[in-house]
Amino acid sequence: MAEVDHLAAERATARFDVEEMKVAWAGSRHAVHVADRMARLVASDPVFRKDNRTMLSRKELFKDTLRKAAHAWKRIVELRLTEEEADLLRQYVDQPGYVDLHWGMFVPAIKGQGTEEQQHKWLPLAYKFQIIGCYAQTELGHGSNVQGLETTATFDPKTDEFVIHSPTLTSSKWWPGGLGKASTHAVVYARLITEGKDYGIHGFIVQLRSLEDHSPLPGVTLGDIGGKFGSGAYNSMDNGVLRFDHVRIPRDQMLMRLSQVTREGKYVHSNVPKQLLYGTMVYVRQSIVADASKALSRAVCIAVRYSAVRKQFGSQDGGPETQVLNYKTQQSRLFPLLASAYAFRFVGDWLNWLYTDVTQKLEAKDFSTLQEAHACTAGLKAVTTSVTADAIEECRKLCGGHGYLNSSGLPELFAVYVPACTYEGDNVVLLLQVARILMKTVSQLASGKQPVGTMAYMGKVQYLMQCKSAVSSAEDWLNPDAIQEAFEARALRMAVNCAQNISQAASQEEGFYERSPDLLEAAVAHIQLIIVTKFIEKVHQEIPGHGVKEQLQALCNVYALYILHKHLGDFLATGCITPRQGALANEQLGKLYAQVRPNAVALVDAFNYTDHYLGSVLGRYDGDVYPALYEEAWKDPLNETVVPEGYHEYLRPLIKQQQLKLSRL
Ligand SMILES: CCCCCCCC/C=C\CCCCCCCCCCC/C=C/C(=O)SCCNC(=O)CCNC(=O)[C@H](O)C(C)(C)COP(=O)(O)OP(=O)(O)OC[C@H]1O[C@@H](n2cnc3c(N)ncnc32)[C@H](O)[C@@H]1OP(=O)(O)O
Ligand SMILES: Cc1cc2nc3c(=O)[nH]c(=O)nc-3n(C[C@H](O)[C@H](O)[C@H](O)COP(=O)(O)OP(=O)(O)OC[C@H]3O[C@@H](n4cnc5c(N)ncnc54)[C@H](O)[C@@H]3O)c2cc1C
Repeated sequence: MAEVDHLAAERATARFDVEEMKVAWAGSRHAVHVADRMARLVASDPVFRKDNRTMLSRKELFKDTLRKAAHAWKRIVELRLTEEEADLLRQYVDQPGYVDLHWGMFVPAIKGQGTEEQQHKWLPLAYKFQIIGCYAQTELGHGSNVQGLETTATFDPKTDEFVIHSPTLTSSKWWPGGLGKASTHAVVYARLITEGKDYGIHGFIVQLRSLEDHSPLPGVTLGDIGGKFGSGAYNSMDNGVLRFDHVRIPRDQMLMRLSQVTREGKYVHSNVPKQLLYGTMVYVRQSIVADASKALSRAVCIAVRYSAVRKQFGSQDGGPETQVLNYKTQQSRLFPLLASAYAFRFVGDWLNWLYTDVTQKLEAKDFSTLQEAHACTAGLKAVTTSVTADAIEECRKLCGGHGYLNSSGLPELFAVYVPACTYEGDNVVLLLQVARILMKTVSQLASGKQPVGTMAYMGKVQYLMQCKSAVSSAEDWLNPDAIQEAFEARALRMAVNCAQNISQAASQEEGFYERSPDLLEAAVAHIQLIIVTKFIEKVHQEIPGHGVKEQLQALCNVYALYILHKHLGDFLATGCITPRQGALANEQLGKLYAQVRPNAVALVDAFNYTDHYLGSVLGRYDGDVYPALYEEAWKDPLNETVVPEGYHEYLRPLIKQQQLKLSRL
């Protein structure tokens, strides 16, 4: 706790129990407690220091990442941390590195696609870090189009081996995190060829480096693909390039849970959907949604606290200036982002539940919810990451000039976060997947097939295509049914419009191609409906703590009405609401901002972030921003000397030359 609390007055105006809001945010009292313990463990350990990160060279930064990962592992083992605790500790270390891919993709790929025997062999090695793994799917020539990958795995029945080969430059693996310098093994995705036939993409466990001296194995060419956007940020990760020259692996290193190659070279496909091969991506997409709320809430926490500290204008007669948080424009830019952080948090929890449920059904050979899992993970990943990336940049602007300093934490947060819009599926490509499923669902309505899960609302097509909103006052927009109906009608009408337009094209495929910009918008509308619905459902639950439910209710309304206001064109064009009702929604939004204002600082305190994790002089808990900014400036390497290096070579001669010229005049 800070000695001087410059934000004490702000905290005193909160109309709810912050400790209970922490529980609502974290999910349970236990979750608050564990997160708190792990955050403090990291913050108090000098090895995990990160305030100098943006000033390190790439090599120093990479070594620092290796050091932190090794130290984290040492602490995990020494303290006998549980999986939950270890995962949190890794998050609070807050530096992308090979361990993310080892735990986040290599291990899940083996779990999801390996047979029991394969899991038995490989997982214990991975769990103890006797091997380090990555996920090598993307190639120089293809990322989005997984079926277009070129690396080959040709079965040789003479030796009972697969020959892994990179036939072209574009088949070089390119991007996998942890591949460049750290990994000893990879799950490599390659075209399986046996008995002269190409059976498409399959996963293989391939050793890349010696376990003795880390040198690449014969036939393997490896390296880092080079510096990336921003200072610090994702440059701690060794995204890599990998080429194979006829590298041989035993047949049993093909991941054989979904399909097998026999000793004789026969290809056998188990009776399961082939899309299960994409299971690791589905798993990571759902975890990315949960991560979006973390990144967004960090940025919002910094911007809210700083906006409460920062004063500008408003005093002609020597009185106090206005806190920038009191400007209505600041509120209308910032509070929707605060509400979005909460919205993403709750939809992330729901998605995690859905993922677990689908996984259990898959274990029981029930594949009926696979499409729902794909649509929800792909769509929510796309919408939450795009919004979060834009929001971090908006928070930087909300912090004025100081937001542009590395010490604000925002430039690095943006740089580290923004590739989330691309990795694990480019957001446009993923939204088009959602649109395809929407079109399929619309086309099945005529045959009477009842849509299920998050598409169930489409079953009310007769009603939703012609309903008119009953809203007649600003307060009417506080009714969740009014919001739900408007969002459902907008999403359905946009999807049906697209389907009608596509049906007029020469072919379904051509229509889909021509109408893809509209399809993207329809997919976004559907996903926004899911987020709004899950927020409304959350608020309907019993939520303990004085004023907590009321605050969440207000944030839920802010989120929904902000989306309505921002996409008013959609709502009007599809005739779901009238211009007058749109104006009433905006009026209500203004009232809600006024309601959020006294609670704003406490609402970001509820995220329970340590100053170490926030990594921002502007977002400090105590609000003592100016001395911290001043002190931080002097730490820059440029300030190590009063007269800069280069003065004698470049500045002095220049100045002297000009002086000479002037003296001659
Ligand atoms: C310090 C100490 C450490 C201590 C340790 C503590 C413990 C830590 C523990 C855990 C850590 C967790 C951390 C997690 C975070 C991870 C970090 C993330 C870092 C980022 C790394 C990035 C990785 C990557 O980017 S990997 C590469 C990703 N690539 C992609 O996403 C490619 C995108 N493309 C595709 O997915 C596909 O190509 C496609 C879907 C676009 C098209 O596929 P295609 O086969 O061509 O299919 P299509 O014809 O369109 O459709 C055919 C039918 O298939 C359906 N379908 C498609 N996809 C799926 C699917 N996934 N699931 C189900 N169904 C699918 C589609 O709808 C069609 O159906 P239809 O019915 O036939 O119409
Ligand atoms: C930081 C980072 C980490 C990564 N880590 C890994 C990793 O660990 N392992 C791994 O295997 N990969 C990894 N990747 C690769 C990542 O998964 C791919 O970059 C991603 O899937 C996008 O594919 P792409 O690069 O081929 O983009 P492209 O598909 O080439 O995209 C280029 C443009 O084309 C558009 N486009 C493409 N297809 C269509 C379409 N059908 N319709 C309309 N528009 C389209 C896209 O919207 C985009 O605007 C990583 C990437 C990054 C940036």
